[in-house]
Amino acid sequence: KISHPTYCSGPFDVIVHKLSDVIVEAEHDSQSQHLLANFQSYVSTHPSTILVDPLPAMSQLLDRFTSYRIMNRLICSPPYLEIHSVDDLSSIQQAVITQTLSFPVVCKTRVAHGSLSHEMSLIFSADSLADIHPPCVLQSFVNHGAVLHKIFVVGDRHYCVERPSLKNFPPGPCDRKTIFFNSHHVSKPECSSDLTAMDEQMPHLLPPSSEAVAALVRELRVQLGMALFGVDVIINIHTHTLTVIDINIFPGYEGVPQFFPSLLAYIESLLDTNSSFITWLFIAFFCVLWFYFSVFIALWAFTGSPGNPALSARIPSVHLGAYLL
Ligand SMILES: Nc1ncnc2c1ncn2[C@@H]1O[C@H](COP(=O)(O)OP(=O)(O)OP(=O)(O)O)[C@@H](O)[C@H]1O
Ligand SMILES: O=P(O)(O)O[C@H]1[C@H](O)[C@@H](O)[C@H](OP(=O)(O)O)[C@@H](OP(=O)(O)O)[C@H]1O
Repeated sequence: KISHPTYCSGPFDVIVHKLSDVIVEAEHDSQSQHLLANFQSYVSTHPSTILVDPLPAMSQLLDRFTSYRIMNRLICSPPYLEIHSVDDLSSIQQAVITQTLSFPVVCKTRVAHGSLSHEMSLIFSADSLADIHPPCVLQSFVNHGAVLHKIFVVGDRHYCVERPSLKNFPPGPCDRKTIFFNSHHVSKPECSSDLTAMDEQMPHLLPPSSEAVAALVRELRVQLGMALFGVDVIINIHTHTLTVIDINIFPGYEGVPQFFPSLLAYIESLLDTNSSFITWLFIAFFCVLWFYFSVFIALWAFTGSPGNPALSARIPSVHLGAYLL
């Protein structure tokens, strides 16, 4: 526990953490700022300690403005709009049209972590945009047959788990009132809600192909620089396109019994890589040292040692220098 004064006693080979709470609270709370500063100073004074995952990589997912930019740049995700501050309704309505968002839209808080971040709304018309509370993002709702595919990543491995999800809604604006919901009431394994129960019989869509999921995970691992994260994927019922709606830091891995063995295997692989990297660093260091030593011996052999330029001393040294090189 990083609040404990002896946590720095280490040394640690690897630190696996979920400091999302602390990072978010450090925005406004001095105790969290202090904890985070302590932790960062430990990490920077122990460069050989491996951090899973690096703090800057995690921070980018704690802010939906940043994470949705990444999602939109790299992968297929629904059109979205950042709402920075309370603006007049007409300019928000205009921005929704300009960004080609389609109703209904889902409104999510800017901060992606903590209990408040799971409070969302489903907005059905331009007039109902008055219900939003900036800063937030608006994201086009994509009909997906009420099935969410959670992809849980643990280092080089990943696992897919099906979850309930919001049901289909008729596309286009309508005069329905805004629906306020908590994401954990619609997409946890045990959820049963009117919002997830399909009205009509929906043919079961095929899950995303394993090749597409593997390619998605590979790309995200490189781009995010993270090993422990979750990707929420839905399949658009009209286009059958794999669509990413959310990326989570170190999720719960519920429904993944292989989580702990996979985490241990990943940590072992990190330690192996680290120790062979250190071995190679030593070998490289001694090679460079050897090279300079040999050059020195060779030069010394040709020019003679200072104050003793006797030719007789040079000849054996030339041989020695050549041998060392
Ligand atoms: N663009 C969208 N189109 C369709 N459904 C969506 C969309 N965005 C969110 N949803 C629905 O809302 C739920 C919650 O969305 P999201 O995953 O963004 O919330 P969250 O609170 O970040 O979730 P998590 O618990 O994974 O952190 C999804 O599981 C899905 O049912
Ligand atoms: O602590 P916050 O920021 O609220 O993070 C949540 C993630 O956003 C969710 O994705 C996790 O749920 P899933 O494991 O169902 O994805 C959820 O898992 P949990 O319910 O097992 O804690 C949390 O990790």
